[in-house]
Parts: sequence; C-alpha cells; structure tokens
Amino acid sequence: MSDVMYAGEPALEAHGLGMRYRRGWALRDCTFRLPAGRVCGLVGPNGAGKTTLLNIAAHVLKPTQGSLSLFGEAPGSVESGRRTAFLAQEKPLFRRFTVAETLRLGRELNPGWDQRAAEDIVRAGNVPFHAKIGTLSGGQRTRVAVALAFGKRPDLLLLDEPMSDLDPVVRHELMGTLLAEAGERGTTVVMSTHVLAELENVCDFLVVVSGGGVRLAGDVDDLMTVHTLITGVREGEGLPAALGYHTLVEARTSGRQFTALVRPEGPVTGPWEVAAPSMEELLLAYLRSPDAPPLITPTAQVQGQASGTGTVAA
Ligand SMILES: Nc1ncnc2c1ncn2[C@@H]1O[C@H](COP(=O)(O)OP(=O)(O)OP(=O)(O)O)[C@@H](O)[C@H]1O
Repeated sequence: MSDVMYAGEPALEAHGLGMRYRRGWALRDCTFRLPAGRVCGLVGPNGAGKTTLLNIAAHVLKPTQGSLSLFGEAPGSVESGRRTAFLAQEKPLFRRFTVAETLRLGRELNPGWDQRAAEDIVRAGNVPFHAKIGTLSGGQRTRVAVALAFGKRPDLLLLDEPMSDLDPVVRHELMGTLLAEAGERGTTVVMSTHVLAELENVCDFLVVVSGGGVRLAGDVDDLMTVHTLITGVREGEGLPAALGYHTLVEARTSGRQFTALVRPEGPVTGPWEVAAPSMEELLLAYLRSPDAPPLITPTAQVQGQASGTGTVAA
C-alpha cells in the first residue's frame, strides 16, 4: 500500500458530477465517495453511465459539471496517474507489438513497475511472449491488458467489464489473482459488470447507477443490513397496507403471492416471511426499480452531503 495512503482517505470522490454528450446527460448530480481499500462493484443497466464514470476517473473524459477526485487529486494529475490503472472495455494495445514489447513499454512508462507480476499473469495463460498482440484471441489480449494493469502496481484499479470475453475458468483465475492482489496490497478496485453473481464474495462495496444517477452506494454489509425481503399471500390489490410504513424498493406479485424488498423503518410484523436478501436479489430489485428512493450509506457520503439531496442515511 502506498505510504501516502491513510485510513479513511477516499480513493474516489464525486461531487455533483455530470457529463453531457450531444444527445443529452449521461450522468447527472452524482455525489458519493469510495473509501480506499474497498473492492467496489459498479452496477447498472445498459446506458446507465458506468463507462462514462470510469472514463472520467481515468481522465479519458472531462466532466461537464462537478468534480471527481482520486486520493484527493484531479484525475489528470501526475500523482493520480501514477496511482491509477484503467482496464477499458476495448483494451487499446498496439497490435504490432509483441507481448514482451508491450510489457517492456509498461516497464518504461511506470516507475513502480513489477515485471514479475505482469509476466506471471501472461505465463499463467500460456500466451507466448513473442506473439504479436494482433494475432492473439480476444481473451488472450484481455490477459495481456490485465498484466499491464497489474504490473503498474496501482493503488486504484478501474475495470470496465474486464472479464466479458474470458472463458469461465480464466475468469475465475483472474478474479482470484485480482482479489489476492487487492487483499495483499490494499488496492482499491472499481469493477463494472453485468454478471451480478460474480460480485458476490468479491465486492465489499457497491455503487448502482441508473439513468445517470447514483441509486445505491455503500458497504455491502451496511446495505444488506438495512434491506429485508418480505414474501406473503396477497389479500387484495396492491401490497398490504401495513407494509406502507416501510420504504419500498420493489414489489412483485405472482398469482396470490407477493415479494417485496423494503428498507424497514421499524419491526416488520405480520403474517409474512421475512428474510435477508442475497446480493443478487438486492441488486436486481434496484435495477428493476429505477424510481426507488436512492440510498447512500454514511460511509459512501461525502462530507457535508445532506441526506435530503437524493441520499438517505442508513
Ligand atoms: N461518445 C458519446 N457520445 C454520445 N453519447 C454517448 C457517448 N458515450 C456514451 N453516450 C451515452 O451516454 C449514456 C451512458 O453511456 P455509458 O457507456 O456510460 O453507459 P454504460 O452504463 O457503461 O452502458 P453499458 O452497460 O451498455 O456498457 C448512454 O445513453 C450512451 O448512449
């Protein structure tokens, strides 16, 4: 872990962040913080603004409104550039370079380069060092891109759907490497993905974006604690009135049965089954209900963020 990192320092902080393309706003009024050392799942439907957010953090895009900082610095600064690695969806590598030349470039560009870590990742996939990037399969190219990102030994690793073209075995192996790395070095990871099952047992922090806004952000433990899944028998139209007392995230009915994900505002009493949701159930409920009241737990709130400005204290 970097010696300039200290406990409680946010790895990433967004203040009123907005990005407008010619077609309209992709992100609007996003305010949240990600404490250092967390492995954060960034989740949202297609077009939600995840890539836009990661591109702003990686200094590929400049926001139209608001600001984003990495370890207290602007994304374009030398210090944040040194401490951050970005694995983009399209993996921009030089096709004419060999794998060895690609790693050499990584070594030349990055003062803290770890050749061994990078080579180990390439070797584990039996990718020939003398092969040209342009001749590799999509998954092999992803492996080289992962090696480049890891070789940099970043404090913050930004991953935009990193594993989408990998076979399940490789995916599992590289996720394991990623977690071991994050665990050993305290690397902060932000990983966007649509594979919700992949996040369970990997992430300890979640950010859900939808329609360009942050809908849910916080430590997984806190988020799980404040949500309850209720199932029961429907008596008439809609949900039982007694459940109206709680904050409703999503309600679904199937025949005479209803299921509701709520943020209880007190004890949940009644002839219903009450259970803790799985991470996948929690995420699906927010993805299906973009109009659910947002929740930014205290660890994810920036200093002075009022709970009335699109956020709710846990
Ligand atoms: N260069 C661009 N010019 C115009 N509009 C853009 C551009 N890039 C993204 N957008 C729009 O901004 C919105 C957010 O896109 P973004 O790629 O950030 O979403 P995403 O959450 O990463 O989606 P996906 O899950 O499909 O990858 C979308 O409506 C998209 O069409």
